[in-house]
Amino acid sequence: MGKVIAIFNQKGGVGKTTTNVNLSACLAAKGKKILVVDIDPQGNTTSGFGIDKNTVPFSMYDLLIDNVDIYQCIVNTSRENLFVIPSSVQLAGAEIELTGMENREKRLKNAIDKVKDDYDYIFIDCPPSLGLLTINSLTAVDSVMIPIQCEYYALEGVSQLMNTIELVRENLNPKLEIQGVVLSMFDGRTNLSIQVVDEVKKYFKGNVYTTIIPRNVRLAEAPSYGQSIIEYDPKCKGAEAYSEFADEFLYLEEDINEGVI
Ligand SMILES: Nc1ncnc2c1ncn2[C@@H]1O[C@H](COP(=O)(O)OP(=O)(O)OP(=O)(O)O)[C@@H](O)[C@H]1O
Repeated sequence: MGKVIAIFNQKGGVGKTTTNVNLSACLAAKGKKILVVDIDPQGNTTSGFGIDKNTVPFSMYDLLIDNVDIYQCIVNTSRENLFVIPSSVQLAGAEIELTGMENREKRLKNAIDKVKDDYDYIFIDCPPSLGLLTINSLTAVDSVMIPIQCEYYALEGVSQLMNTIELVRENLNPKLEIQGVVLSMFDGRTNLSIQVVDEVKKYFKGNVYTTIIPRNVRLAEAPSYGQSIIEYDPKCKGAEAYSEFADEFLYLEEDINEGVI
């Protein structure tokens, strides 16, 4: 059975999209069948895979608001094992439209449940907010992966984030788990980055991945070419880090499946 994971932190610019695009691409290259769901109206994950969100026949908006069948919304990225449900500009209005709809928190879950068994992993790129699009995502998933940027105020908003997860557990998705915390944009030349790693590890105890994603300019460049980092520059430090991260992710998943964790 496939596992559904939200990549979530309501703080903006912490590396959610970068992690989603590159972890998904690395896992697909390692033979896992991946569906990436872009529920962020900014649509950066969609364009990060080179998909033009203005020309796709159906998008996340159509799925959530117009009940278009999920199978019709899935786009083949032309990369082996990698599929995307694209975002679109209309999605920004969906937050308001959802408010008056029946089953408004469960519309994504109801759709995703239909395709869950077709993939090894489904990753949802959440917007940097705590509105209904995020609530739909947290309701649809088995677990939450939290990227945290190694910068000032890294832990700012984290208690609010944990409260949101707890509220969703209590009201909508009792089995929601923390998949793990991934530290991003690490700069080993600064004490600040090193301090943030310590603080985050203390706060989240055993839940932080060992692999740390460095600040690497190639990671910032790749999206403008519509490529993941393993296509754009497979030998750069960013590509090495995401490939290692994918290995660690899979290793821990095996332990979870075998009941070790
Ligand atoms: N490891 C990295 N090294 C260098 N630049 C990075 C790295 N990770 C992300 N970036 C850049 O930082 C910016 C923010 O990253 P990203 O879009 O992944 O964050 P986000 O959390 O998805 O943002 P938003 O909250 O707006 O959706 C982007 O310009 C991205 O290219």
